Order: sequence, then C-alpha cells, then structure tokens
Amino acid sequence: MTKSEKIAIGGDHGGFELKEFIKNHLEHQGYQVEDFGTYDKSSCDYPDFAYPVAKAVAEHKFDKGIVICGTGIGVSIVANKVKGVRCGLVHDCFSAKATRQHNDTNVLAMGERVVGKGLAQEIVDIWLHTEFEGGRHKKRVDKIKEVEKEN
Ligand SMILES: O=C(CO)[C@H](O)[C@H](O)[C@H](O)COP(=O)(O)O
Repeated sequence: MTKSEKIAIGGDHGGFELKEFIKNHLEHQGYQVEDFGTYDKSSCDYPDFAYPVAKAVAEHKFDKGIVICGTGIGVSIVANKVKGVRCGLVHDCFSAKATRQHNDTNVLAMGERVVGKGLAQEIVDIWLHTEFEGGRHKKRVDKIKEVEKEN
C-alpha cells in the first residue's frame, strides 16, 4: 500500500489507547488517516464505531480500515456484517501477512487487551505492505463474494 492511500480507523473505549497509538504511527508515516472515534475512554458500544469504518471502506471512501476494541472480536464481528468487507482479527505477524496474501482483507481488527503496542504496530505495518496473491486465493475470495450475494 502506498502512503498516499487513505485509512479509516475506529474503535470503542477498550481500544482507545491503541487506536490513538496506531493513528499517530500512521500519520507519522504519511498516511491519510480519518478517525471515526471513539474520542475518549468513556464506556461506549463498539458497533457504533466499527460499522462506520467498515461502511466507509465498503463504499471505497477509504482504501483500508482498522478497528480496535478490547479483544478485537466485537469490532471484527460487526465489520464482517458489511457487504464488501473482509475483516481479519489478527494478533500475530504471520496472520497479518497471510490474511492479506490469502484473504485480501480490507479491514484489520485488533484487541488492545490482547496485544502490546509494539506488536500491534508491526502487525499494522506488515498488513499494509502485503499484497493479495490472487491465483487460487482469488477463486476462494470470489466464493466469499457469492456467499454475500445470497445473504
Ligand atoms: O466487544 C468486545 C469483546 O468482543 C470488546 O472487547 C469490548 O471492548 C469489550 O466488550 C468492552 O468491555 P467493557 O467491560 O465494557 O469495558
């Protein structure tokens, strides 16, 4: 991914500190980042933030999205409800690479209560710099799109 591309980011109170950290990291690298909230650590509901991020990516207003909550599970469930979104919940570098190469994920989910800042930053960097491999994986991603059409 080139750094001129746009990234949507969002999450609940459980992911607030990690979202701020990742947002700053990406902005320092020159990415265009839009923060869909939450904007403080007050208790809130993760669908209110994961949904707009996923929708904006599905509508091609952003190239990729990053959603963060306590575990990453809630935001990933929400994001994967949006047609056109393939969200990967990732807490290790191998999966960060594989989910781009094999699944062509356009949204990344992480949990602040699961992963440290250093590893999260590495995961984001790998995920943003890894291309979809196509080939046999395209056939599988196309089948995901067929499932979406039926639901
Ligand atoms: O949705 C989640 C779990 O899948 C997130 O981790 C939330 O951040 C978490 O549930 C929030 O929990 P809290 O006790 O309200 O802080």
